[in-house]
Amino acid sequence: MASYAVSVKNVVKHYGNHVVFNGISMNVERGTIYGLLGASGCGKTTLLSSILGRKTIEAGEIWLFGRKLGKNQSGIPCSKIGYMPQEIALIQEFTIRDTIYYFGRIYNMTYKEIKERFEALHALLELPPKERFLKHCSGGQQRRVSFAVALLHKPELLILDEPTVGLDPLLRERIWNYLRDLVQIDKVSVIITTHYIEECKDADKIGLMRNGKLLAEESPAKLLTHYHTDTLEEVFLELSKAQEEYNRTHIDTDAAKYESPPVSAAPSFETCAEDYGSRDVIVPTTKGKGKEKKKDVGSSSNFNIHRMHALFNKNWKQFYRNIGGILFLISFPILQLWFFVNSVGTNPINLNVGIVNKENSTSCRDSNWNTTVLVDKFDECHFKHISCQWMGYLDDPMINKVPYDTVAEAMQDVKHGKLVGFIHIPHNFSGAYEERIRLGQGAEKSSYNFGEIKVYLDMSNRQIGIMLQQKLIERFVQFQEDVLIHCNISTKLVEFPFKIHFYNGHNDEPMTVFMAPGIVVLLSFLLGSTMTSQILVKERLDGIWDRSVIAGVSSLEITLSHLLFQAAVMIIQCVESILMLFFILQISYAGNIGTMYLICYISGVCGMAYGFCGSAICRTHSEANIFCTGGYLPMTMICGVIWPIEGMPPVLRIIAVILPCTKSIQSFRNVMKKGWSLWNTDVLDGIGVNLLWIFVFAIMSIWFIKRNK
Ligand SMILES: Nc1ncnc2c1ncn2[C@@H]1O[C@H](COP(=O)(O)OP(=O)(O)OP(=O)(O)O)[C@@H](O)[C@H]1O
Repeated sequence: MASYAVSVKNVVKHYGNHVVFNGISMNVERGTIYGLLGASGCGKTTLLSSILGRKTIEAGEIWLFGRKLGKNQSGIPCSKIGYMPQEIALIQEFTIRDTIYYFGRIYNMTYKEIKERFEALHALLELPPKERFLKHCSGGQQRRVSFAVALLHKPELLILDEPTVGLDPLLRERIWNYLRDLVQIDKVSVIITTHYIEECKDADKIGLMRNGKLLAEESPAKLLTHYHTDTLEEVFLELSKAQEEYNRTHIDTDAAKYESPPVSAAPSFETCAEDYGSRDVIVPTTKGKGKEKKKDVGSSSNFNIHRMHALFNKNWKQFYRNIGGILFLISFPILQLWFFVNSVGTNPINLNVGIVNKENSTSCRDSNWNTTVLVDKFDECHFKHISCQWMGYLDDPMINKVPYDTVAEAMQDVKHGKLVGFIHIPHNFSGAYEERIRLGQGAEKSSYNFGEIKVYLDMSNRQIGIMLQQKLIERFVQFQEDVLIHCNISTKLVEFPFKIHFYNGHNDEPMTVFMAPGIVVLLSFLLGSTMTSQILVKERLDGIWDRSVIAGVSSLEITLSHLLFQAAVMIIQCVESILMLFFILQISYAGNIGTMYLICYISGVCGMAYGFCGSAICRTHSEANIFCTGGYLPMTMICGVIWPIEGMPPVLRIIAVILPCTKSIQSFRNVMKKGWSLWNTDVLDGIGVNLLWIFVFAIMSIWFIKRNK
């Protein structure tokens, strides 16, 4: 085992029900080039990822430099391994120089070492100018940068997943020459996968892989001699035919296609025969078995200041070079709150209200109190065209009066949506109304009917209907009081004998004040969750996460660097929200601004934890989007933002209270409206629920990360 750089023994790997390999073995001698060949989808990348510890295996053993990989495959050799993945897996916002220095710092190289190495690799790989951004490089140029990253720290083992795809043939040849020099002079071991089979004829050994099996593992020269052919392509063809033949004649089950021909059916040279033999043995799962006595190969400490510095530097550069992203993050809370305050809670204007005034169909232009309310010498009040006076009370921004001759016409236009309602004043309103006021209970029954203004409201838009109703009542109460004043009658006569006193606010406060705490808390939660999930999913999809981990960064460091960075951005966003709400939009508040800020911030952090959990569960951006909006939208419904939770069915109320934002919204409202302090238990429980959820999301994230590996 010690003579091998890499030794894979009877490894079994499944993706769900899909078996990728069922007992594969492979040996890479130190100081040699090993070409791993096979058609697309045969499992090359999965095998390399397993060797790198990025995929868990169901059974078997993987040894690197004579040491067994940790039982959970997490001990990743970093300083000894240079890895070039198939995808570019580099940060597009970086320049070529940034890229090299980022990985150099992760490899713990000094700036001088990085500089010297960079110069050499720049010349060897004909890299574009150092200050060119990766996103401005062609695909081939990016691959060369990726190759340079793998070579940067002079690793002992190079794992290259299709490094020569899309490269100029001359450059390809130069790379192969360089690899041979590395092997001969520096005794580096190389595993290289490629689709160009003939490219591997200069490798020391090749492994021909098909359907998750190694059909042969031998030097190209021996294979060519054995099969009496000039090309490796033909060797592969022969071996593939043999495998097909074996599968057809011997085994007829689904799992069978992963079985190999027995030794006799296989090529006769020794290494291959030995391998086939070993592959027939199904090794029990390694999961949970035995303790590793030796330290896992290359396992590095979970926390290192150089790496954290490199990661923060990376996050900062990615942040400030993404101008669109910065504008969004800075402007989103401001715009959102501005939209909210200016669109919610303000009264509608210019609502078309029909007026059918049967009492005075002519103009009311010259009417005033003196012409409409007449007090005789007995101090008795008489009304003449009093409806003209009432019309004046309808001069309000909410109401646009539209005159109509008949009730039928007005009704027709309500039905057609041209009016939100109409007011019908009977023809002898003044007389009947006068009698009602003067005689009270002694008035004729007909006076009650005719002395009544009838209002018809379209309630298809309930909110508008209710607001118009309130407005009309409010205006009529005012009108009636003024009528009594002009009649020298005490207004107490029409006052409601029921007085309400308001605390912690007014009855005429706009809806905005009720909704503001919910909007601020939910906004923080949403921003936290979407930022975190999107950034982490992007990092994983771009392969940057895996590549950084293989280079030696721990997952904890990556996660921490992102969460701390976003927590810092969240500080700014919460400051913006609070400033915007209370100082620019002038929403009144009674409590401590710092306490409200704290509630808002912790909700944001809870959102980040939710987003982190989403990034652990979701594989794509769209899944992460669904996860975030799927959590956010129901919360806007049932967290008491739009409607008090006291109005919900008991079961829903219990669910609402358990959710992350409900209690924090209530806490924020209690501080804002009642002026309660942080130490009030009804304020603290909002923060407590959030902290609990942060813990729950963290546990869930760890579980999903382990499960998805
Ligand atoms: N995360 C995954 N979940 C489920 N199946 C997967 C996953 N990754 C790979 N596979 C499947 O495993 C098989 C081997 O994939 P792998 O990427 O290792 O092939 P490959 O030989 O490297 O192909 P290529 O040369 O095209 O890169 C394929 O059938 C692929 O669809």
